[in-house]
Amino acid sequence: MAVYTDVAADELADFLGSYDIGELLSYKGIAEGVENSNFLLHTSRGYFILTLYEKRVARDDLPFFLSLMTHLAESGINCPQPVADRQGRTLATLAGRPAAIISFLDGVWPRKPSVVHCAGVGQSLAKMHLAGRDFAMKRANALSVAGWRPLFAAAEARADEVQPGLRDFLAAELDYLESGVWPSDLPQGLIHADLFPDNVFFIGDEVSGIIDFTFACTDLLAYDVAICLNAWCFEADHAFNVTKAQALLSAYTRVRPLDAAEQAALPLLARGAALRFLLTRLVDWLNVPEGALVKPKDPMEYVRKLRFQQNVASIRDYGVEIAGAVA
Ligand SMILES: Nc1ncnc2c1ncn2[C@@H]1O[C@H](COP(=O)(O)OP(=O)(O)O)[C@@H](O)[C@H]1O
Ligand SMILES: N[C@@H](CCOP(=O)(O)O)C(=O)O
Repeated sequence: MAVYTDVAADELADFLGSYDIGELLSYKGIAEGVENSNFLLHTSRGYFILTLYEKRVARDDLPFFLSLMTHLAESGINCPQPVADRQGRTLATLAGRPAAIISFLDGVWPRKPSVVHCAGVGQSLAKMHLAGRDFAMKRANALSVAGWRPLFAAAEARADEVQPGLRDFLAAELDYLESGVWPSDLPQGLIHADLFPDNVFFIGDEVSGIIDFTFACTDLLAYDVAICLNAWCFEADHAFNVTKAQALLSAYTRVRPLDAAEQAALPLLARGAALRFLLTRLVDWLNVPEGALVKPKDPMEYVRKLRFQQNVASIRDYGVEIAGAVA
C-alpha cells in the first residue's frame, strides 16, 4: 500500500472544509502505487482521490500535471480531473506535502493484460500523443538518460545484494546508453512516461481512462511506446509475447504512424526504458522508508527485460510487422 504520509481524520476534515465536495463519510489509504500517498475519499457527493505528492515530484511540476489532465479531458481523453477548492485552487498542502484532490475514475486495471488490452493501450497512447500536440506547457523528462546516473549512484553500493554482479551489469549498460547512442532527433511531444497496466482502466474490453500523470513530460513519443512494450508485452514467465506487441503496435500506428527513424530506434528506446524502471525500482527496493505502507516493485523483472532488449537489434527481431518503412 502506498501511504508514506498518513493523514489524521480531524486534519483531513479540516482540509476538506476548503472544498465543496460534500461531507466526508469515510477514507482509506489505497493499496496500490509506489510513488505517492493516495487516499480514497467517500463523501456525500461520491468518491474522490486525494494524492499527497512524495519523493520524486517537485511542487513546481504540479501545475503541469494538473493542467495536463484538464487539457487531455478537453481533448477527449478520459482521465481524472483536478477538483478546485472554494477559492479555485487545485493545488494545496496537507500534512506538509503538496496535495490535490482529483475525480474518481470508473474501471479496473487489468491484472493479466490480454491481447485486447494491449490493443486498447496502444490506441489510447496514440490518441493521447495526438491530444498532447496542442498542450502549451513543457516539462523536461527528469528521468531520461541524464537522470539515470544519480539513480545508479544511489543504488550501486548495495545492488549486488539483489543479485550478484548487478552493479557491474548496470554500470556497463549506463556507460553504453550515455555514450551518445540515445536519439534526440525523433518526434517529441507530451508523453505519459509510466503507462503501465495499473495506470490504464478498462470497462470490459474498452479503455475507460488513464490515470497517474506523475511522470508525464515532454520527450520522444516513441519512448512512450517503448515503455509500454516493456510493461505490457511480457508474460509472467518473462517471455516476450509477440502477439501482444503486434496488437499494441498495430493499434498505436493506426492512430499515429511511427516513422522509419522511430521504428529503427524502438529497441534502443526499450532498452533505455528497461534501465530507467530497473533503476527506480532498485532504489525503492533498497530504501523502503520505515513505517511506510508500500510494496516495492521487483527490480529483477526489469533486469530480465533489459537483458531481452539488449539482444534486439531491429524491430524485426521482435517478430512484429509495422506499417511503413523499417530502417
Ligand atoms: N482517479 C482515480 N480514480 C480511481 N482510482 C484511482 C485514481 N487515481 C488513483 N487511483 C487508484 O490508486 C492507485 C494508485 O494510484 P497511482 O496514481 O498509480 O499511484 P502513484 O501516485 O503512487 O503513482 C491506482 O492503482 C488506483 O487503484
Ligand atoms: N510503474 C512503475 C512504478 C511507479 O508507478 P505507480 O503507478 O505504481 O506508482 C514501475 O512499475 O516500476
